[in-house]
Amino acid sequence: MKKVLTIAGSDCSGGAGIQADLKTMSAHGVFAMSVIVSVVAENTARVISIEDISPKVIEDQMDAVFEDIFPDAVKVGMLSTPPCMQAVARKLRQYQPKHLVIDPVMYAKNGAPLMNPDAVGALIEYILPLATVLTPNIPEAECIAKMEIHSVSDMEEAARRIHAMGCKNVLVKGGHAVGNALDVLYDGQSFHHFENERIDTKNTHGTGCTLSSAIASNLALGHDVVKAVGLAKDYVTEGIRHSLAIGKGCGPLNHFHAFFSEED
Ligand SMILES: Nc1ncnc2c1ncn2[C@@H]1O[C@H](COP(=O)(O)OP(=O)(O)O)[C@@H](O)[C@H]1O
Ligand SMILES: Cc1ncc(COP(=O)(O)O)c(N)n1
Repeated sequence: MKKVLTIAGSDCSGGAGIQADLKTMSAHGVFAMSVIVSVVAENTARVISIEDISPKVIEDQMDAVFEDIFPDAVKVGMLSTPPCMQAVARKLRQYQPKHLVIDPVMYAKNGAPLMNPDAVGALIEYILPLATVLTPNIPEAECIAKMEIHSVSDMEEAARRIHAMGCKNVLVKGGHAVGNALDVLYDGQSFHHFENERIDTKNTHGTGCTLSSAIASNLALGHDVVKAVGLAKDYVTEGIRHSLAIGKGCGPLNHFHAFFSEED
């Protein structure tokens, strides 16, 4: 069995973060492991508080996983402060996992900040260059590339600028745009467009977490980057199509719609 690790924040309401990652990985038939970087008291509507795990315990968790069950791929999600980023980067440099998908999470769907705004420089310096695939959404790509994005060609220009900062592949996600849900992948040479229909729903809590975990799972399963992203995109689209209208805000994706529906 392939093994995949998520290094991210905990969403106690189960729709995003570590919990979305573990559900996505399990649905892909890989063995899922987790390193918790922050405990976020959040739900579909709001973020109440955030408590970071100490850098030492982040590093201890990474040692515990890597010395025993070396993952075939790793996904990194929410990293709230430079000390968390440095701890994660130090251990990733030490263990050198083969595939590393990094989702540079900055805000929750309800607008609450999940990354300290002063930490963008540390994200670019310590974390971004480690990525096999970096998956910013449009606001995150704007912040990292330091430009506004209003069109698909702007998404491509942002991908070019971010690629030049050192990651192997950049996927600028178009969930925050209008029209079809179009994501742009750049590998330093050419662009691939992944375009699926936009589903008209507010229940998109956890889409970015799910996409990056699905990409990491597909890389662990042996797919190349283009195939891994294409399969992951289709997985997210179906998760949104069957998303659950539960909670008071943006409901979560459905990872098990083939077996269970909202009525169950
Ligand atoms: N309403 C939607 N219908 C279909 N796909 C969507 C929808 N919203 C987001 N997506 C897709 O979900 C993935 C996550 O995108 P996005 O919402 O941009 O990221 P994030 O969750 O990090 O903000 C992307 O593949 C995007 O195209
Ligand atoms: C702990 C945690 N990590 C990430 C997100 C972003 O989720 P999304 O996938 O909706 O962008 C979140 N709301 N909470």
